[in-house]
Amino acid sequence: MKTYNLCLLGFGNVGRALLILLQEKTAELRERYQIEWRLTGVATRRLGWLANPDGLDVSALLAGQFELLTTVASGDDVRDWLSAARADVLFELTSLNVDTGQPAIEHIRAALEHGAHAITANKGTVVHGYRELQALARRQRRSFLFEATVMGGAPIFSLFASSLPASNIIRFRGVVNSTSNVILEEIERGKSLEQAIQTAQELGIAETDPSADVDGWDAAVKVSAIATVLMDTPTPLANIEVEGIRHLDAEQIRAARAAGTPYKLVAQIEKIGEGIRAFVKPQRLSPPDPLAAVTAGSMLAHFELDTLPGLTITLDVPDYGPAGPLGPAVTAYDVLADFIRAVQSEQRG
Ligand SMILES: NC(=O)C1=CN([C@@H]2O[C@H](COP(=O)(O)OP(=O)(O)OC[C@H]3O[C@@H](n4cnc5c(N)ncnc54)[C@H](OP(=O)(O)O)[C@@H]3O)[C@@H](O)[C@H]2O)C=CC1
Ligand SMILES: N[C@@H](CC=O)C(=O)O
Repeated sequence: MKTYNLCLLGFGNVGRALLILLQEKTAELRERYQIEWRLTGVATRRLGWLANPDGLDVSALLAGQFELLTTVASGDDVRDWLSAARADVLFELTSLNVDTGQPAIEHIRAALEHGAHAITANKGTVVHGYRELQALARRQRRSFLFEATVMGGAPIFSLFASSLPASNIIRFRGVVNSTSNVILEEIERGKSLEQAIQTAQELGIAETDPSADVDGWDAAVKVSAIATVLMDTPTPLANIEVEGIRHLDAEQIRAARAAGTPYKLVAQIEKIGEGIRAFVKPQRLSPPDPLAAVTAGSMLAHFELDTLPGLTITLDVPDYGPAGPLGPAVTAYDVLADFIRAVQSEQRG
């Protein structure tokens, strides 16, 4: 049985949740998938590049006792670090860079060139690097997987890849940014925008820079990822109409809720000839519309296909589970599922 050397680049909400999930699933990974793992690298700007090919102490890391980690010299860049950690898998979980996708794209390039699988929750890599990274992964016979980038927790890309052959998207409509949903609901309950952002941050779902959520860019990046990967239409952000929720005032938001037509940040893509039209904008929705009923950190994606008139994927994410906020935990599940898929593809040869 192969023991996989895992490296975490980014150790925030999702990185921590992934490590906890890996610990919980250790026996299941071994017994059902013949996967053993050890953590041989962790890196953030604050921690630097930490590596130990014999394995880092996961409990010390989760407890924040970084001084207890026994590390080997790992240079000062991603390539040295991957070598020092003898990485088999890179989990790229750094902050979103809406404009360029960097440095995450370079991290993934380095991992694939090193010979590791690259798995990410970072949407910027798909929007700005999908074709290049996919081609590189193919040449290297490694996997570049990114299920967590859109509706973290739900199967979107893997569902289309595995279960919807010869289907083409004609229209997509969804609520794909959970933070804006939480913010709108918190404002409806009486909070200010700043207080509502803080609630989303406490739930671990806001972007490192929450203006990406508030101003619609996180949803736009997801729209671009869907169009690029699932509709084979690379779509720069400049081609998407983007309007966030910042300009809505609290009274407007509360009045809309009182009237039974709450605001939701709606994302939409329509196929038009060989191209698409896409937007992200707040809309007042009426209850028969399933998007109107999306609550808290939950998300919904509705696809119209040339083969199926309507396919809806709903991800229910209550704020908290027994072990804490659920948002990062469900995203971590998508990352774990990608890890298993990468190994299975390697096992098939
Ligand atoms: N939270 C969620 O629910 C979801 C998040 N995502 C995506 O997952 C990724 C991680 O999110 P989350 O964990 O919430 O974010 P956090 O802000 O909690 O953590 C980000 C981590 O990345 C590190 N980091 C940021 N930039 C760099 C860099 N240039 N080099 C090295 N490390 C870096 C930060 O540490 P330091 O500042 O020390 O460098 C920190 O450890 C993001 O791309 C996000 O869009 C996707 C789906 C859901
Ligand atoms: N900030 C994002 C996190 C997941 O992509 C969101 O709120 O949906």
